Amino acid sequence: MNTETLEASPLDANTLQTKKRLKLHAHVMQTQDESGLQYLEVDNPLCTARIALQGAHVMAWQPKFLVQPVLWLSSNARYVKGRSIRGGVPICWPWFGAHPTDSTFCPHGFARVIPWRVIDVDATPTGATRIMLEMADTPEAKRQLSYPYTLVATITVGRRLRVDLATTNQADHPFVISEAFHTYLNISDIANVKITGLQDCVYSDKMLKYERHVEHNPLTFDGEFDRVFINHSSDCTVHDKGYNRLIHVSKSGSDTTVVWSPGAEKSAQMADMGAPDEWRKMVCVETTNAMDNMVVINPGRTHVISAEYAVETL
Ligand SMILES: O=P(O)(O)OC[C@H]1O[C@@H](O)[C@H](O)[C@@H](O)[C@@H]1O
Repeated sequence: MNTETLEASPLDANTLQTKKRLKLHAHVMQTQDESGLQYLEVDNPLCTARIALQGAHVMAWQPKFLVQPVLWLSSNARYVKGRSIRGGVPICWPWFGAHPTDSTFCPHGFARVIPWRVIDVDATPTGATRIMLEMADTPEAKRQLSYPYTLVATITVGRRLRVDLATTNQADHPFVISEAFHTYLNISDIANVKITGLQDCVYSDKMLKYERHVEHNPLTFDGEFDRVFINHSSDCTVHDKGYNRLIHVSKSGSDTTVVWSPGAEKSAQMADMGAPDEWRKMVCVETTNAMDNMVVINPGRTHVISAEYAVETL
């Protein structure tokens, strides 16, 4: 289904304004909250999911065979225009972390706080729902990045969650980006998990002024943890002995993985991390291109970063 005219049509915009709900597809409803933020609510035979159009942000995804959600979403996340939602899958683009020269620019890039528009919704042969979104060309986006590009996210929700982000260079010169799917995974407790798949990899430790070390063991957590694994293009797995499940994170077009757990002290300083111990129920495994692995995109070329999440119950 092509919904390209949806937002341009005054009739459809008014319908959404009045009714706050608009059916886009057999399995997808578009809704709007009091502050005007819009969401896609997906309910298909395989899963339920919720996507905020601001940021093309997957807030929730839960396969129907699972009891516990796969993505963590803070209980006091802010749903405000121009602010990122704490939890789910924020998209960091076109830079990861702070902007290198201008501190007034959005940390982790502006893609997560700009509205996106629906360009297509359809069902896959396996019964999943595939949604294509394009980032809007707003004055704020232009202020922070003046050259021409297109940015399209394809989100597929079913038994698995897949997110693809395609950057096309429409300029007449190459440009460089960094990017991430800053995914918050829902875990039973930070003390119950280990992450495999990063052994023997070099990491830059943000907790140690970006010192570089080699990771020798599966990751476990006993305090704030903030590491950027360089030249890491393979998959990793979160083993959660509390929920008796594995979360497999596989990827392509990504050469960096970031793992982040804020710990008690940092969480307490953040206004949107929920109740005091809520941070213990999340770990971020971020499919990234950053630091040594920033991406150069030549004129007319498209670069795609993809991540897929699958849960195996034990
Ligand atoms: O608060 P933000 O901008 O969403 O960032 C959260 C965290 O994101 C992680 O990717 C970074 O490694 C951390 O250093 C940072 O604190």
